[in-house]
Amino acid sequence: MKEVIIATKNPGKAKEFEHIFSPRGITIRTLLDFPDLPEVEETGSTFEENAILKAETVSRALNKMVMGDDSGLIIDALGGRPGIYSARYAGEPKNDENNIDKVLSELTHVPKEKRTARFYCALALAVPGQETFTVSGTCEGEILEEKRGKNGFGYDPIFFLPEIGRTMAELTSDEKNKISHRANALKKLDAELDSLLERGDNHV
Ligand SMILES: O=c1nc[nH]c2c1ncn2[C@H]1C[C@H](O)[C@@H](COP(=O)(O)OP(=O)(O)OP(=O)(O)O)O1
Ligand SMILES: [Mg+2]
Repeated sequence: MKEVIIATKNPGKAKEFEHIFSPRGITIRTLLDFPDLPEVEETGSTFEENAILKAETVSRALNKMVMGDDSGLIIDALGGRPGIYSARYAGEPKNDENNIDKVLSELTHVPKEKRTARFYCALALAVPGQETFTVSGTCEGEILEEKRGKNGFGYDPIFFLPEIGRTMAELTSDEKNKISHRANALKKLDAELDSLLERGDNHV
């Protein structure tokens, strides 16, 4: 069986990776399957650094190939915030509702044309004995004034896609997984991942 371990505890991300990988016969496991591993501190100053920290820490602990995902929302009118602090924007423990409320209140007086934003996703692939590989992907949109839609996770309900005319939370998972920052990053990792999996490094 081909398997990829993702260094995440976020069930929303896990579902998306599963959705993208399972048609290719790849099973995913996440940190929820390895409850005894130590917590990875996100001490990096970029998405890439944090993705590498997640991937390499877990890869070293398990001696297996591991993928890390560090992602977030970059809002132009907020000088790029919440950025790498997206998950903990309204404080710990992280809470999507509170994070959305904080963003909306900071944007109260910002007009529609200045509410541009993008999702960013850095992925790192750590392979024992090899140099870690990183890629990134983005997805452009605008921040609405209120939530719309129930699908997805995180900031999806306030992230509007002008070309589609719906929020990310109003897309089906099929639709989101074709256009998202995570999907765009993953496309760039495809060749690398395929050759590693073909070589059998991660067959269990
Ligand atoms: O597709 C997305 N749709 C909506 N929101 C999203 C998305 N992708 C990332 N986000 C938000 C959620 C969280 O506020 C932050 C990620 O933070 P990030 O540290 O990478 O993930 P996390 O702490 O939730 O899980 P983990 O570190 O275990 O992978 O950006
Ligand atoms: Mg995190």
